[in-house]
Amino acid sequence: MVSETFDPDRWEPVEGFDFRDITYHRSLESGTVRIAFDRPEVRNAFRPGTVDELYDALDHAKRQTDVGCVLLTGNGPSPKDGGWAFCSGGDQSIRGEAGYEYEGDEARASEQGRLHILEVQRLIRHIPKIVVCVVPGWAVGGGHSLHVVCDLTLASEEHAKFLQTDPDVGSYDAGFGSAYLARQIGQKKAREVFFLGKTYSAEEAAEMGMVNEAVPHEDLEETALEWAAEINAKSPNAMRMLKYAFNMADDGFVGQQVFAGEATRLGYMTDEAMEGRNAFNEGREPDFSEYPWHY
Ligand SMILES: CC(C)(COP(=O)(O)OP(=O)(O)OC[C@H]1O[C@@H](n2cnc3c(N)ncnc32)[C@H](O)[C@@H]1OP(=O)(O)O)[C@@H](O)C(=O)NCCC(=O)NCCSC(=O)CCC(=O)c1ccccc1C(=O)O
Repeated sequence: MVSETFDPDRWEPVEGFDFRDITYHRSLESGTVRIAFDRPEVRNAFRPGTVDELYDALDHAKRQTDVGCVLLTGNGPSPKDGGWAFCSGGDQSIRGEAGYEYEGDEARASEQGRLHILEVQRLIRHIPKIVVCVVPGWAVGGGHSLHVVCDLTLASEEHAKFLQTDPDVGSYDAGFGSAYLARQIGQKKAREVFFLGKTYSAEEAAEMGMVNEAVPHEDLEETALEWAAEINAKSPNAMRMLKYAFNMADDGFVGQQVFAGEATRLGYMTDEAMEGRNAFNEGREPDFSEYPWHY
């Protein structure tokens, strides 16, 4: 069993990967992939290898031109106690002096301690797909930050719980996890999340504006697939440009660069731009006379 909320008749495994800490599936019905933390016995805490796998799956999803939606979730429940989690952040049991460390049996065990979940955050932010965080249980610490950076969040009414423990363990996500959270729920509330460390239910999180909807646990993945079908029915160009437009105001020159890169792509697709390319390759002056100065 992948997860109690997972319907095996609606998904197939994505070939070519041998993941240990995550699962990666593609929908049989729409351009949707499902990437899930698969360490339910530790509330889906991530270790460096988990982060590598997550990055690889997201990067693969990014390059699928027939995929418009990524569902990011956590498998469960825990075989130990039946508890549910999306993700409880960095695995504290392998945290070393300068980051989270690979364990002895891992291929990259000689590497330095890592904090590269932030690279995954940036990939989620920039991937030209809509990323829906599907929260079946705890979203805590770095797991909370991941839900914040996703485009949409859907949560289990019964089991989802939102909690920031970063300052309890001497960690601080000073980027999307805190500052972007404040954009979503306001400064006072975001400071409350970090400074008081309260636990919020799915309904409270929806009222605060950091969760889009709370639905019954048994309907969680069905609803996620419905959202994904809605997303996939829309114009890919429009959705990509809108995601980058939403990002741009907060992302400074990087946001401008990402949006402008896509504008350049659209420009490249015009006959006008082809004329510039063709003229160079043919060793002649370009003739743009038939292209209007649009207003
Ligand atoms: C998640 C809890 C609130 C769940 O509580 P509860 O339901 O009572 O279950 P427990 O009995 O506590 O846990 C069950 C089982 O899981 C183990 N476990 C849970 N979380 C972790 C974890 N994060 N690491 C390791 N193990 C974990 C727990 O020990 C139990 O094991 P048993 O063997 O069965 O006893 C609660 O568990 C909890 O509070 N967990 C810790 C949450 C936490 O503090 N996470 C780390 C926050 S810091 C972080 O995530 C850093 C991320 C990062 O890399 C980063 C780096 C640089 C900048 C920013 C960031 C960033 O924050 O993103």
